[in-house]
Amino acid sequence: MTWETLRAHATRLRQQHLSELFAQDAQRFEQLHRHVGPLLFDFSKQRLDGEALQLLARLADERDLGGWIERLFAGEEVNGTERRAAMHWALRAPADGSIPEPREGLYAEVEEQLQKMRELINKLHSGQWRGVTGEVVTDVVNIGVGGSDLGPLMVCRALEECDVTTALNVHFVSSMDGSQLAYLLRELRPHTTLFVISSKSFTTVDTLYNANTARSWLREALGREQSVVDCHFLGISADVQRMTDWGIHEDHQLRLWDWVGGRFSVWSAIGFPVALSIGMPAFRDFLAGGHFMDTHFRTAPWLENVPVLMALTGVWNTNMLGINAHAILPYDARLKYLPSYLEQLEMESNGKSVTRDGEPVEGSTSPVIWGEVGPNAQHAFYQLLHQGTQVVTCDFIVSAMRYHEATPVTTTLEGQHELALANCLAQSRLLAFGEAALPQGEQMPFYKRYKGNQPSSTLMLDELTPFALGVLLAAYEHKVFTQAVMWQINPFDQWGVELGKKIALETLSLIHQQPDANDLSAQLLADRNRSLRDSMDASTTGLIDFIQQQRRGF
Ligand SMILES: O=P(O)(O)OC[C@H]1O[C@H](O)[C@H](O)[C@@H](O)[C@@H]1O
Repeated sequence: MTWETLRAHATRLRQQHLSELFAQDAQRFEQLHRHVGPLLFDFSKQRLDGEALQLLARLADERDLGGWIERLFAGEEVNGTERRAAMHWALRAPADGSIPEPREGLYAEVEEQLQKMRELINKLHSGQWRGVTGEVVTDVVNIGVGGSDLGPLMVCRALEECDVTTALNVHFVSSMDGSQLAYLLRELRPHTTLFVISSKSFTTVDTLYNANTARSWLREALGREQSVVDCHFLGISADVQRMTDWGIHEDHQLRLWDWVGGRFSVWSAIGFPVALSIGMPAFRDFLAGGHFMDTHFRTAPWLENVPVLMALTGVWNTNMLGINAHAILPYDARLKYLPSYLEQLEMESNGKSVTRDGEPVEGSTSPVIWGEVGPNAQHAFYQLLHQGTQVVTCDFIVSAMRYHEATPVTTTLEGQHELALANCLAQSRLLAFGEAALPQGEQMPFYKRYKGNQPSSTLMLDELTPFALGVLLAAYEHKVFTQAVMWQINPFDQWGVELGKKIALETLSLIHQQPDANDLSAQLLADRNRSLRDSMDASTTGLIDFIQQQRRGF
């Protein structure tokens, strides 16, 4: 019912340009921005009005958002298909009872891992962690993919200015084709390198292949003794047994739990590279920022609640205005990896077409999300945003202050920050108002015309600190959860990525074409591959044939 009323309201509102909405209401910014902690959320450049917001809030009630938030924070099985809770919030909850423990001992388990992290990090910072030949570890390589890479990589880069390590370099390797690793191994010395194998499941082939290559590289240089693996590997996983089976020493294992989703795991031991780079106290500030947003999300009324408003404006854009593309545009190169992080968070969570009950969803769910550092994107795809045929919504992300540290070039750097701020504001303004942003009466030839009316939100932090980043990321997490409630889908599973992995393994046996270690005889292998081939389409077999021809001639 409210859904239909919203659609009818959207049809009326669609006739109005953003410049008209602003002209009608001098208080529009006052009414359509919220400021919580270090985050200002300006959604006045969204194509909605007070009535739309009221209706969206009513829809949130109809979809039982309040009940779902309670279930989330009570540790209930909100992830139905995997029969799991989703308690990433517990990783950042203080043990002071501000959020009651869903079960006794939960916070103590979390704290135990934080303490173990602290000890391992102290050993690395103080130079006590030695390689097998007694040399001090100087390089730490995080091997992981998806949530075990994107979160730590993004936060490490975002908070690089808080880096407390002087004698340690932190690297990231994710791609299964081995190119990142091959490049790094040319630069690194085995004697002084520690690999962190980061995989919630410890079954992800991308990570295990990279880990095996790293182990072979170490063994070739340092010998085959178990002590080589003991000294040069640290494991992070929810599957302790698999870490042990792979050979990771018990003292060098950190754990998380099945109730932490991969894309929500940067707050757990998966955040080890972050804590290593910025130090444990700053990592705790990051957690505190996440908790600050949890409290806000649990307690603020819908129309004062930043993640809920982020979600509702998204639902409005997607379902009522029919906009299916959303750009993430940080005006701060420290947030270079935020777009890829949010691509996983949003699209892997809410890229679903079936409700929790197995029914087709009512309309569209997650839009296509992509992004880039805003100022660089201006020189790449803003042409499409300004003059193309697609309607695209944007999140502009920027911090008001930067460059406090006095350095010889502080003044010029401050000037660069002002330039970035000016561009951020100018672009969202031009996208919203088009030519109406120009001085009255200026006439443009057709190729210089800007139609505007592209909706955007601006998320402005006071400055990019560990705490503020925690606030921002938790806001996006809860936005995703709220949207899932509105769309009646489960945001915490990702079955859509499973089948491809299985088919890839079958395809590998056709490309590899050699008896494996479990020793299938040549005849059995040929028979199996023939029947596999017969089950495949002509394109795939044609491409495999081409690969084989090329390799034979090599
Ligand atoms: O941490 P892992 O178990 O290795 O998983 C790494 C990634 O792989 C999977 O394919 C999932 O789609 C991701 O959600 C996950 O973050």
